[in-house]
Amino acid sequence: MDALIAPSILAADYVNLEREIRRVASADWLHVDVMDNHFVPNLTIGPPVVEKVVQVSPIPVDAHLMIDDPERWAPGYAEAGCASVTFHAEASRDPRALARQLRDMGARAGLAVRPGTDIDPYLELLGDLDMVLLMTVEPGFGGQSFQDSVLPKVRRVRDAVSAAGLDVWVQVDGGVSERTIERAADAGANVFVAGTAVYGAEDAAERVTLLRSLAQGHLH
Ligand SMILES: O=C(CO)[C@H](O)[C@H](O)COP(=O)(O)O
Ligand SMILES: [Fe+2]
Repeated sequence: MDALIAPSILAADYVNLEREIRRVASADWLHVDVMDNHFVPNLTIGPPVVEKVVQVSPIPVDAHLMIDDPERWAPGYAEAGCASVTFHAEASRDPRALARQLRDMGARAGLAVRPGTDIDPYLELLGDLDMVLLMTVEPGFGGQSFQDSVLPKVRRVRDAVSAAGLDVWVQVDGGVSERTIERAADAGANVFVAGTAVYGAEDAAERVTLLRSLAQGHLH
């Protein structure tokens, strides 16, 4: 298994998005945060802009939907060409059906939970998922501190994935940096979202390489 680095464009300069996307071309996935000002108290971009992002991105797009009513909106992101679409368990009426629908459309299906949400009720869905996203900050804003209290939950998901013999990725998002990534990998994460840590670096490509090698040494 390889450590996968997904820079979040939440920390990029949105006025120069194409240039900012090219800065992270050596990463594995481009993480795009979609916020609706309802599920979280912040607003970013929606389907028309995400579709353009997909067109210019040299790497696959990983959409993180922090929105209400994902049943209504998430399929549009698969249609827009996102290779991975992650929606929040707290907002979904029927996560299994939505995950299946996204997969049928050719996207990878991800299920996300806030730091305070128990993951146990969702472990039975693992067979219908490609990724579980464990938020390591309260969703809504970049630049927050990594919450170590989420690490036992990361371990729990990794153990459940291994026990079931599945290939479900475990993603962490929020406050991931060269100071925290090894702890996340130790706990069982293999996909690492990093906004501030990558876009705040003078040489974003060098930071991606550093994060990847730090995580790789601690992968399960
Ligand atoms: O989903 C998110 C916030 O809700 C972002 O992906 C996340 O916060 C990345 O930013 P940073 O690495 O700066 O914490
Ligand atoms: Fe995110």
